[in-house]
Amino acid sequence: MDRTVARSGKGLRWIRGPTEGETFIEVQQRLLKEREMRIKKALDKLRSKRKLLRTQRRRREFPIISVMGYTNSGKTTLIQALTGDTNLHPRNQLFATLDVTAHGGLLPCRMPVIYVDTIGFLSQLPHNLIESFSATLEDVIHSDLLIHVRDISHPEADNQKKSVLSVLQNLKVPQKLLETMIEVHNKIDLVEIHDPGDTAIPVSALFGVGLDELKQRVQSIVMTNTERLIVTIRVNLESPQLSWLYKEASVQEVKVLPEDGSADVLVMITSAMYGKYKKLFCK
Ligand SMILES: Nc1nc2c(ncn2[C@@H]2O[C@H](COP(=O)(O)OP(=O)(O)OP(=O)(O)O)[C@@H](O)[C@H]2O)c(=O)[nH]1
Ligand SMILES: [Mg+2]
Repeated sequence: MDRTVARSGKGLRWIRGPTEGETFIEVQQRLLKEREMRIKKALDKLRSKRKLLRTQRRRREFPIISVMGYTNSGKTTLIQALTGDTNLHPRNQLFATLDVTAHGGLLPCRMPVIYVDTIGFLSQLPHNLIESFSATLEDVIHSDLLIHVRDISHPEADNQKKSVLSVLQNLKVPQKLLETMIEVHNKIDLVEIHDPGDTAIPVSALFGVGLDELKQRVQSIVMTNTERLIVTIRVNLESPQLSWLYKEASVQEVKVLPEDGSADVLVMITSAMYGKYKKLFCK
């Protein structure tokens, strides 16, 4: 059999030659098929890596907040304002953000969260790009909260909203996420009067207006969606209760009561962990 030695990244590899009755086109097709298989394998690997990252994030229990919306609406600017992350680069151009990135932030109760910056939506996206665009949003359905950022000063703001919502429907975003989605009306500094209605939050990400209200709303929905509670627990300082809470929950405040060797601990804790705590220490 005629064999050819080929160099690949990892060293030498044999490619079967065309001597077994294969025509030139058949050889080309076979090589293309092999290439397709390699790409498919790489994609599968990538997918399982993303899945692994997702489970790791889950295990660490950092709530994930996906910020999405039409291109140029101010998603990156808003995340920068919420997290203070200077590695973000908002720009006045379509598709300034071309990759999905994650940025750590703190909620008012000091809970760490991850804000995910996404690629902007665009109506009438060419057909062959729709799939790639949707693939970048695959992880959105695994978030704990969605923030929909709208440029309220844009003349097409209403149509943009419609197209964003229709993409979300196609992505099969869970109903609960759609129902709890926060609608942010951004760029209010550019409009003279604006009525945000009952549920939307008016902000100016660029000038830092309305961010406190937004953070409070984010916090309260994240707490509900991730089944977290804020409770005050009286602990006995001679038992390992306090160190357990420091390890398994997020301790906000400790008020020591010296007379009876105890403390009131204000803590944010998942319902599951609270159940565990009660089982361990409240017999
Ligand atoms: N006047 C004003 N401009 C804003 C505000 N928020 C963002 N911008 C500007 O809008 C432009 C787009 O902001 P980005 O944050 O890059 O928007 P994006 O939604 O991330 O855009 P893509 O990544 O392309 O989808 C930038 O020039 C920002 O400075 C705001 O509240 N007021
Ligand atoms: Mg962006």
